Amino acid sequence: MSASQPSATPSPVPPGEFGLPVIGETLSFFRDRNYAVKKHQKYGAIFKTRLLGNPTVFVKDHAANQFVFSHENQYFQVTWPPSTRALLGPLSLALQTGNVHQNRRKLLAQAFMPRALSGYIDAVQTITAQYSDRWAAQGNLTWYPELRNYTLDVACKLLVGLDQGSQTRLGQLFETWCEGLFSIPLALPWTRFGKAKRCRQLLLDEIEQTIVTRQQASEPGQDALSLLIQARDDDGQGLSLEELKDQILLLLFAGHETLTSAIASYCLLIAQNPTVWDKLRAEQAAFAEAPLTLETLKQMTYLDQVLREVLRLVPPVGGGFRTVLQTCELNGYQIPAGWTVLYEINQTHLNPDVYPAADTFQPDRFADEASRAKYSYIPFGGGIRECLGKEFARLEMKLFAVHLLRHYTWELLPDQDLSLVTVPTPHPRDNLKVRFTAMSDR
Ligand code: HEM
Repeated sequence: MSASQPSATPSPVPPGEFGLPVIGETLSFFRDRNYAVKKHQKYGAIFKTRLLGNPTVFVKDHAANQFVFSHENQYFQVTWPPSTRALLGPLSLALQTGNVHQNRRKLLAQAFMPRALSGYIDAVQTITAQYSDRWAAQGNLTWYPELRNYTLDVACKLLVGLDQGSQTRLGQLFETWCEGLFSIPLALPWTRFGKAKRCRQLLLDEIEQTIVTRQQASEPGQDALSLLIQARDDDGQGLSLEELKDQILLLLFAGHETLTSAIASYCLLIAQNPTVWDKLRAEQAAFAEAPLTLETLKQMTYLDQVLREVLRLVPPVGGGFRTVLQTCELNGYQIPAGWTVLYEINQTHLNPDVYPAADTFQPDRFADEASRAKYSYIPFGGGIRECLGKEFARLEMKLFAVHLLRHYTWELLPDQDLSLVTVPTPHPRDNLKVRFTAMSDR
């Protein structure tokens, strides 16, 4: 696919159907998990439809991804559904654009530098050990809701220093707030959006309390919040209280659903692929009781391949929406200003030319460095809006995986539906029922 500015003679717009007036094909898009596959089969690598009232072009190939990622703010600008925009708040990095976005991204990145990441390792290990002990004591369990609590506890501890966040008022408010993120933006007391909007205010009050207490404390603390309170840009400016609140809320959200989906997919896929599991255990044996540092984790190359393959086969984020700022051209088709583009992560990852037998789990495909084609492997997006927390996410996934590989095993319980629900993030329909055992007990 080639991508460029529009030519003198206008090209046609991409093939496809707009569907019903206003809502277009929104319902099929959300309900049919094979919607995009069927459309691509019919129209090829690029097609148009109408989603949430907007003409929308779907793209799924590396050249189109590259074009979208390299022209943020020129041809494209990030966009989110109205409910998400309202609940994230105007000062959230995910909604900021242009120079403000770049400046804020630099500030927030301080919480994800290697030194900061090293400082998070002990806390993740402690929480992982507490949860896995409990799971082993339970034996049979429905794992997905437990994994949600686990990732929320990790996020609360690492981001704002809060213990057992999932069991606190902040945790409860946060769950109701999350339920409204992708909803109809009608703010009535009984609608999902209305409840979430009320929770947003209460959550911001809770976060403000934590920030103010921290600002008055003699010790700055060991979490992301302490780094963000101290962070200054090139002009010596820090983040205001209002902005800190929105940014902390964004970080809590950005890491929670995505990481839960990723580790649940890992747990499912290795249980279904015992050979992979054996190889992972053999690699761990080579590291025996080596202390976990960024350096030792980096040396676990097979684990790295497995996690890459998990994120390829079941990417937690299916794609990203962009508003078209200026008419441009993709693969000989005109993309008019005002339309929306969706770069599709999941479909990009299923390209059989790049990934033979693309729908099978084969970590060895990542053994070769050259196989990691930049714009064909995009679980974290790309360009100037690439996931800010990707190293944090990789670290948490690795620490979780290593602890469980060394001490535990699990098997899938019979009679459950393992097909994936895809909204808001992929997870098994019956929430992943397993028998979980400590290895010394076997
Ligand atoms: C496996 C886990 C994760 C996946 C798959 C993931 C995926 C993504 C993707 C695809 C984007 C780009 C969206 C777009 O192009 O519109 C993104 C953005 C972002 N992610 Fe993640 N993410 C993960 C974990 C995290 C974590 C742990 C954090 C922070 C604690 C985080 C923070 C962010 C932020 C702040 C952005 C917005 C960046 C910007 O607009 O400049 N993510 N993520």
